[in-house]
Amino acid sequence: MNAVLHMDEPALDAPLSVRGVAHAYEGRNALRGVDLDLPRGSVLGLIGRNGAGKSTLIRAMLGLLEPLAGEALVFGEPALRLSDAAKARIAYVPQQPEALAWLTATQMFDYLSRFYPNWDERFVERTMQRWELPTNRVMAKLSPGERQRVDLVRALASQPDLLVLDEPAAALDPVARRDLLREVALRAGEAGATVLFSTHIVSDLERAASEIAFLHDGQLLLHCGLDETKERYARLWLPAGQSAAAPPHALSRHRHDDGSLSVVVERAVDGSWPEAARLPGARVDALGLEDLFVEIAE
Ligand SMILES: Nc1ncnc2c1ncn2[C@@H]1O[C@H](COP(=O)(O)OP(=O)(O)OP(=O)(O)O)[C@@H](O)[C@H]1O
Repeated sequence: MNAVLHMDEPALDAPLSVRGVAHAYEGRNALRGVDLDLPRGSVLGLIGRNGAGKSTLIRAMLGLLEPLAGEALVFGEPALRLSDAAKARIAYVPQQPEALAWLTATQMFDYLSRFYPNWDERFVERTMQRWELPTNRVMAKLSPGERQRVDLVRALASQPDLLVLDEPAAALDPVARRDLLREVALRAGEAGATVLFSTHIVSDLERAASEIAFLHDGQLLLHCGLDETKERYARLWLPAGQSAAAPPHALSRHRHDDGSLSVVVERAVDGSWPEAARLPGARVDALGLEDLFVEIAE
């Protein structure tokens, strides 16, 4: 497997930027040197299987976890020492929100609205009603899905410049999920917010993301525009006698019972496929997003 990205200096004006971020828990690697920039106004879908390292990367990017190696910047500031001004521009929704659980949603909104100059009270009222969320029950007594949606309302109401959602769809039913992703795309489009959301659901990416990043076993294997993936990656089939010619840096390789080999390959800068694609009997097949992820995650 090869890391596709080649980056040098951190992008100082990027809302989020990490270089060489590595982390381990109890000696087990969770992140193995990740480089990633989020350009302003982008909606980045971070996809990966369970345990790929998505939450760890998000927490390191926001300075909520000190990585063993590497550097994370938020709006150009070191993530571990963010100014209050930078913090006020960020909204983060963790996978399982727990903060302020002894308050009702109304009490939490009243409290938080004082800290955010752009707090959108009308959005809160409208969305709490539309999502049929209880406003006067303490949040500890809400279902995980309700609790997560209240937290999403909280995050969106602050009208952040940077919105980070860790598996926002995990506890949502399909209607709420579609609603949320529409809202996220709208925010980025109209307000110019930058969004990062993690998921393991490919259709969520297709609905909302402008860019995708694929994390596998703590490594970023791919980062590109959503529409670009179909053009840029394909499955190369090589018949049994030709499999030795497979490019060494393919994103995945599967040997089949008949001795043939399939690998996921990337176009070169000049648009060409690897040389092996021109061998007799070789075939290049287009890959949908779902197939691409299944191929490289296996
Ligand atoms: N606090 C922790 N202590 C020990 N190991 C941890 C801890 N948090 C995460 N891990 C391990 O680190 C790896 C990456 O976990 P992480 O939660 O970042 O993955 P993820 O991609 O967000 O997974 P999921 O999609 O299941 O939420 C996993 O193997 C996980 O078991």
